[in-house]
Amino acid sequence: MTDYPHYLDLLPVARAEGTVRLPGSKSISNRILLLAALAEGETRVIDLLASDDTAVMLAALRSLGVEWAEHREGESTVHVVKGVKGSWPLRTADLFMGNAGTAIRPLTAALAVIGGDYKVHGVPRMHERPIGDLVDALNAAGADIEYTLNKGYPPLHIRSGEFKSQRLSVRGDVSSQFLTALLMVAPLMAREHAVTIDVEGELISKPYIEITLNLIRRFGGVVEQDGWSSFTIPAGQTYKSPGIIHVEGDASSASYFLAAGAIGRGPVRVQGVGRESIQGDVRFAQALEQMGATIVMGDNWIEASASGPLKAVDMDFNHIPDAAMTIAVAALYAEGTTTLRNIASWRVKETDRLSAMATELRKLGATVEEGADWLSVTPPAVLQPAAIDTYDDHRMAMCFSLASLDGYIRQGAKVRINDPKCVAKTFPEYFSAFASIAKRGSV
Ligand SMILES: O=C(O)C1=C[C@@H](OP(=O)(O)O)[C@@H](O)[C@H](O)C1
Ligand SMILES: C=C(OP(=O)(O)O)C(=O)O
Repeated sequence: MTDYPHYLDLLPVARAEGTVRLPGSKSISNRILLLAALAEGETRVIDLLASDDTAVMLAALRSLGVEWAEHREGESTVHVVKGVKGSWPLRTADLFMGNAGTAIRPLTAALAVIGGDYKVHGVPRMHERPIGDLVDALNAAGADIEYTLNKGYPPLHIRSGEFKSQRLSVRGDVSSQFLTALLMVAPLMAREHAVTIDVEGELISKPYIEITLNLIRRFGGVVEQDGWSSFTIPAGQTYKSPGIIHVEGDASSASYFLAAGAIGRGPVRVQGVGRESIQGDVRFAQALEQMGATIVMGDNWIEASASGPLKAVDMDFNHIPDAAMTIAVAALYAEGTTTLRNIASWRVKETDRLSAMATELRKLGATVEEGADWLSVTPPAVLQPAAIDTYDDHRMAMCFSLASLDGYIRQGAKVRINDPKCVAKTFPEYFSAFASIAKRGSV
């Protein structure tokens, strides 16, 4: 893994061009790990993401007595996970979940339903990220979960409860991960009778629920869906290993390279996601297209280029909250004001991303307006050199690297990325991948 200094200076880049093989999808990796652990049988997981977010999940599963081992086969990694058929071998554990929402939320549900005596905690920011809607839903159904510091937030103390409810209700308007968590463990609650999960409020980040349902099906689970407001899990199911399962490349990680191709002429191709992807973030390519980029897609790759400056857009980004951050930086290269709407969830992620994004874009000279759930970005005539703070948020580090690119109507700035090591959350090798497409010579 890369050792990063305290800051990285990126010099202006004349053109972005090349091909990048993407690391595995974080969302798919952590879901597969939990499903494989809960399943009956052994699962071979190909190309799992190797990063902080998956490391905490793997470590937690080992602490719960789940056996897994890793080896390489050619270019790929293989993790062999021995399923425990819905019951942890070890019923006492102290689990550090870092800042991985995709790990702590589903695992909390699995611990609560299986029962035992568990402490669950993370980095300080994790203790400011809400989990109350999930805990409320589980406790109302018979779980025994206590907050050990602040109500509504980790750390948690989880003991054995008694699940009787056949109907649960969870809020969907703060994070879709709460519904994902309940869906994944629902078969463990639905041993004797069917279980229905009702969603209160408008469900956000819906494509992530599609990833959840898709992977549940791969492990033999059945979920009956009534729109986005109600999900029923029939009685008597157990997850069964599909034998072998492949992790797609990460579509959110793809966004930086696709944006680079759209800003810096391209073509830039990402390998690992394409038309066949189950990740909603592939729809980032459509947003770039609306900004004027040229996108070509194959089953397992996407390529972006541009033959002129980007155009500003005014769009709802609720369906792709992570990749939307990349649009906010691409907006620096557009003609006019770009507005990102319906992104309130940014406030409760790795940092308050609305506020962090506004602060850092202003350093580059942009005029930024910030509302409760929206952001508008008007680029300056000339990008100013800036030292970008990253707030321990991998996406801040990754998307601001794009401000070093020369575009059609605006030159890249000299950009210092402070604390670049935060990319380890989902993409430890990000800056070398970025360097591989950054062409410094004249165009
Ligand atoms: O379920 C998932 O894999 C994710 C859901 C999204 O979170 P929210 O549902 O909180 O928006 C997303 O931001 C996160 O990076 C991954
Ligand atoms: C919000 C994110 O992560 P998490 O899975 O921790 O919610 C993210 O990766 O942008």
